[in-house]
Amino acid sequence: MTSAFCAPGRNLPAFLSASSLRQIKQFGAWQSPQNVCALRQKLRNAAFRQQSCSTRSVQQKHQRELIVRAHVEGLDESISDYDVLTQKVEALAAEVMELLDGTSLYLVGMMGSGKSTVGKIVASALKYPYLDCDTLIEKMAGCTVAEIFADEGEESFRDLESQVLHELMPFKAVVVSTGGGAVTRKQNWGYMQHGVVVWLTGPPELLSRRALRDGTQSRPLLSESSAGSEEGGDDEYAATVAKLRDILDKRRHMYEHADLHIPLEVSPTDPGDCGATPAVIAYRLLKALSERLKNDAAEREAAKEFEITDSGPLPPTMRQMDAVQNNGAQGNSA
Ligand SMILES: Nc1ncnc2c1ncn2[C@@H]1O[C@H](COP(=O)(O)OP(=O)(O)OP(=O)(O)O)[C@@H](O)[C@H]1O
Ligand SMILES: O=C(O)C1=C[C@@H](O)[C@@H](O)[C@H](O)C1
Repeated sequence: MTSAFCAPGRNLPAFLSASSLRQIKQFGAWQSPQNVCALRQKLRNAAFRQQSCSTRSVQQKHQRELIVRAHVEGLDESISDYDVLTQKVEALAAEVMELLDGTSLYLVGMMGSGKSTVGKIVASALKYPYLDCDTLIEKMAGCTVAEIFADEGEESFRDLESQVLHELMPFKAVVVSTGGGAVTRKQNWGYMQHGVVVWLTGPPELLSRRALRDGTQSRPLLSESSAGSEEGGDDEYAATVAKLRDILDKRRHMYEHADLHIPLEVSPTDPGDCGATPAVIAYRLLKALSERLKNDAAEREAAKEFEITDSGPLPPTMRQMDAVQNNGAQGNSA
């Protein structure tokens, strides 16, 4: 299977179509045509830089293994488990690649759910380029997500997020890690529906432990909640759990629209401090994807059996049948 990126000139994104140009123009600071052109180029460069890095890495099996190894070893997984898991992930990925036939994957989920971490592993296993929405937004805007929130406000950030998702829509055979709030706009679902949408889902306690390990500065929606509490203290943990629970409660019904739901806990009875390892989550994701794609294929085959193959007379509708019966009844009584 060749990805869209392997064939120069094919499936190139329609960067900044008329509608996205309008969206960009809504940003006062960027209103001049020169700025709009510069932004257009920035986004294009950023997407292609990300794409070419991941394409290079996925083309070399050794390097690909290193990516997975780095994630697993970083979390103290034993090497022997890692080897078994890597083989399992690679075998599954080979099967899934055939079934996917170039369909993209969009990862959705709360902050700290591991969209970037797992996205990179899955992308490298599938030999798909990996793209990160938050990173693209930062490259396009020339500042961090936290700075956009502080200077322009959340709505402006959401506009940029929608714009990036819109621009990514024509990309085939990519893994996209979306921002945690991408699911909140209906239009974004329209952009993502060209791919399979996967929700990484875990409880707020697990997400909090992960987010606090990173520090909340880069996640503006969390840094508000933990402001004032002692770093690493119980208060900070409690405030972060409360904030994440609140956001999750509001978004859960949106995340639930995803095609696949992948649990992050170690097992149904054991959430684990930070959940299952990234490699295990990647395996679960590929397994669920493979089952779903096989199921869909079987349903399509079954549906074919019921297709009308010749152009014979159509069966009478209920109304026609009523008319025939009534006429018959009248005729009999006359
Ligand atoms: N399965 C895992 N087990 C333990 N830690 C993990 C796992 N997956 C990710 N992490 C860690 O959790 C933190 C958040 O992960 P990551 O940045 O991938 O999440 P994200 O969903 O992309 O978050 P955001 O939307 O906030 O950018 C990182 O420190 C990462 O190393
Ligand atoms: O959950 C969210 O709303 C966010 C998640 C991050 O990925 C960033 O997109 C941003 O911090 C907002």
